[in-house]
Amino acid sequence: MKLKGNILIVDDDDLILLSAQLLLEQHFTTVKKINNPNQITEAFKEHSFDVVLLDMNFRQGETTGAEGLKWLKKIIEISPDTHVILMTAYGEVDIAVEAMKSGAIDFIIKPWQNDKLIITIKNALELSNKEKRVKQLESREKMISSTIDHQFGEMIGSSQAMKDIQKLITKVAPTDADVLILGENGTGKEVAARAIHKNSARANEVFITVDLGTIPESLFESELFGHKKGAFTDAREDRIGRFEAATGGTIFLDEIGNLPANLQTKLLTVLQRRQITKVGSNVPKEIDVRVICATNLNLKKAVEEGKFREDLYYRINTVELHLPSLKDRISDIDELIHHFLKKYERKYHKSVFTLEDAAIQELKKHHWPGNVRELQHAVERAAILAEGSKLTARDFGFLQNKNQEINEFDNYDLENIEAWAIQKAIKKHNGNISHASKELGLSRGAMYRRMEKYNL
Ligand SMILES: Nc1ncnc2c1ncn2[C@@H]1O[C@H](COP(=O)(O)OP(=O)(O)OP(=O)(O)O)[C@@H](O)[C@H]1O
Repeated sequence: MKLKGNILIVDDDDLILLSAQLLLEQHFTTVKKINNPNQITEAFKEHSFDVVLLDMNFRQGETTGAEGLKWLKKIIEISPDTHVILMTAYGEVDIAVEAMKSGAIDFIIKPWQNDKLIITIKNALELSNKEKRVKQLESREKMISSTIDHQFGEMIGSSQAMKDIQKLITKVAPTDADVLILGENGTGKEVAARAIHKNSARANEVFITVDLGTIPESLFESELFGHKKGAFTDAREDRIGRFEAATGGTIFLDEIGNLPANLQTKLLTVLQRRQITKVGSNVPKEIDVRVICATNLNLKKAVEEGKFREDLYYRINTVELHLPSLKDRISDIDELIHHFLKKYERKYHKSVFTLEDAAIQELKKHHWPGNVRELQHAVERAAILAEGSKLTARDFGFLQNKNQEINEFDNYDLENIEAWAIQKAIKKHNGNISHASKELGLSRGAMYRRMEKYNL
């Protein structure tokens, strides 16, 4: 089967051109030829070429290769992704070496051996395909990162507490220092971590999030540090871990407070040495990653109680950032509501919303155990369900029934019972969603989806 690739042959000898074309057409899908290098620009206007086979001398008796070098540079200028293979006569190897320094990928000596010529072009094509794939993956990665970033968006809030946070972020972002972000669920710890990354020298590299609370203990090492093929039953191929995937960028370790003791030790070793070792390997690998950790637990207290390693705590908290609960910065509520309303007007193609003053007052009185996330969901729900464009307290239905517990069941509908259990668990754990979801046997994502579903 022919290999997919566009090849251009440039030589002033028509006989050489013809024999090369006849040979290459048996192996590659598109083969064009020109007998005058002055037609190169024109040829590239009509086609894009993956590989060019270029003669070094175009005038009778000429052996310096100067013309070939000139056209090599021209091709690289017109199409930097094209790979150029030079054809040179025996004894002109010095010229070929010079050409490779100028960007040619390989050279072939005339008269060529057919097999050698085919293999040289195949190698160039393979390299070209790999480079294209890498570029495609890089741009896909950029698109995915910017889509995720867009979901998190900018940090809203001009209360004094948020101004202080913004100031600290601006100061710490460019330093590469490890940062520990503390705050209740939904206070914007990931938003803050992304803001630090965006304002750092690593901004154009990846930002990888790892929710440590959701990785099963048995998979922890393989997820974070990768594994070699055959390291355990399911390891069918080599795999890189999240730390390696984050190379050059930032890794965000969420829920660090929930890490079991033996895994705390493993993580500490990695952070101290800045090296990872894949499961099934004994060769350590350097990692260049900025580490930002977050937790909703009181980590200092966890250290005092012997639940969290003191040395790990001091390793991750070069700078500590405390995000305030929403109830402690109620003055930001207006701004946040309007920010989210704008977002959901666009998302759900609604007309511009206004909000009744009384509704704002009610929203300001609410306790917001789920912080900004809860507010965001409340606004989204109201935006979806609202009949008109002026929102009232009634559009935020939970304000009316938030304190009514489901104590007795009108019916034994399983959804009814599930909503009741979730409410009870959240209350028992003082609003700590991680703990409540653990008790219920749900992942945090599943827990949030259900809270939204049941309007909790
Ligand atoms: N200051 C803010 N400005 C705008 N949006 C915010 C802000 N804080 C939080 N949000 C929004 O609230 C939601 C929750 O934020 P985020 O995931 O960063 O919180 P978190 O503290 O990391 O939560 P958890 O502890 O549950 O992981 C996100 O959708 C985010 O966009």
